[in-house]
Amino acid sequence: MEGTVLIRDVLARRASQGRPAVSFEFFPPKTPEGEQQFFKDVLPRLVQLGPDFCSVTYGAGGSTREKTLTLVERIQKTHRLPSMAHLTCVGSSVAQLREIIEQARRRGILNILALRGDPPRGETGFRPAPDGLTHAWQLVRLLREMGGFCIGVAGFPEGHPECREGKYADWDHLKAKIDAGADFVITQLFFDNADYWEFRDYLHRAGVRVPLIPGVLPILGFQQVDRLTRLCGARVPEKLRRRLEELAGDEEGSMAFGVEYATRQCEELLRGGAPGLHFYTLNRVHSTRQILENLGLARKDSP
Ligand SMILES: NC(=O)C1=CN([C@@H]2O[C@H](COP(=O)(O)OP(=O)(O)OC[C@H]3O[C@@H](n4cnc5c(N)ncnc54)[C@H](O)[C@@H]3O)[C@@H](O)[C@H]2O)C=CC1
Ligand SMILES: Nc1nc(=O)c2c([nH]1)NC[C@@H]1CN(c3ccc(C(=O)N[C@@H](CCC(=O)O)C(=O)O)cc3)CN21
Repeated sequence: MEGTVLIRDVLARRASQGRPAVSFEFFPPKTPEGEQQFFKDVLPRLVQLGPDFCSVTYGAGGSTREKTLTLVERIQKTHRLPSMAHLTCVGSSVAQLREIIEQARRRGILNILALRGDPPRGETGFRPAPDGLTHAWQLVRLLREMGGFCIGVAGFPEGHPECREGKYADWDHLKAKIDAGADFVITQLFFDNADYWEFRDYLHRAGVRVPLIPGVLPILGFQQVDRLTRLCGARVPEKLRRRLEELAGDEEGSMAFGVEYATRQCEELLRGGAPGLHFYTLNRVHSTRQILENLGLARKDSP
């Protein structure tokens, strides 16, 4: 659709300028009050930092799916910020996925993060919906077939936790998603950059040339990291875990530590040539803003 900026073009422009692309991830607020706060306090402050694009989750951590497209449409309209809707295979037949995708197109949403999705809460393994899809690469293929979309996919620097054959097999599956037509990759959160370097080098050797954008979590505290890493299967290095345990209960201290940790992680990623930084903001402003200011990546005219 006219007017919609494709994220692959944003990434290409940043790469040609030798500047990292900065992006923010949000989840749809659950209540009307939460939504009001998001549009009044959270989004404008983060947009002021000058991100290159943002994304909105779909059924993540129990959030509702119906809101994803509405939120993306509203962010694109009110802030003219290129935005991406996450879409998963969970609970939808192929016919229903086609309908959601056509609805997205009608609403000017052309950037899609194509995911298989997590099993619903309480269920252990992923089960495809009747007449649904089993793997993210099939959703990538469907989007390509339907045409006109810019497609992102998830990558796992430690390997996907469900991939029994190990991380190299998982990275081969990621290559299959890219071969099916994905334009770029956003990684799962990770705390040890060595995992990202190995992941990147493996894929590069396999011939992958699309941007592999590291996903970064601004750590808020022990409980949050514990809960999130259970959900995502990311490993917490022993030294980091001990430091967070020591700080447990000290909210300000934990947050300050988290900002320092992410700042150093991001600095090293950028020095090593990462094409951008994708922040899992969890709809919070403070830490992400601090980190970007530390990195000198916050837009200059922001207060
Ligand atoms: N709801 C949301 O907004 C978000 C969800 N996520 C979650 O991150 C994960 C993303 O999964 P994806 O990477 O999109 O799914 P995927 O289908 O690429 O991979 C899921 C699992 O299937 C395996 N697999 C993939 N292709 C295979 C093949 N051809 N043969 C055998 N095994 C294969 C993978 O190694 C992996 O273990 C999910 O848990 C997803 O829900 C991540 C970011 C945001
Ligand atoms: N396996 C997996 N699934 C995901 O959904 C996912 C990842 N990994 N990795 C990166 C991000 C992290 N995501 C998340 C993680 C947690 C919430 C979450 O806890 N949402 C709460 C609200 C929390 C709050 O109010 O502070 C919710 O109940 O929706 C949302 C998105 C989405 N992404």
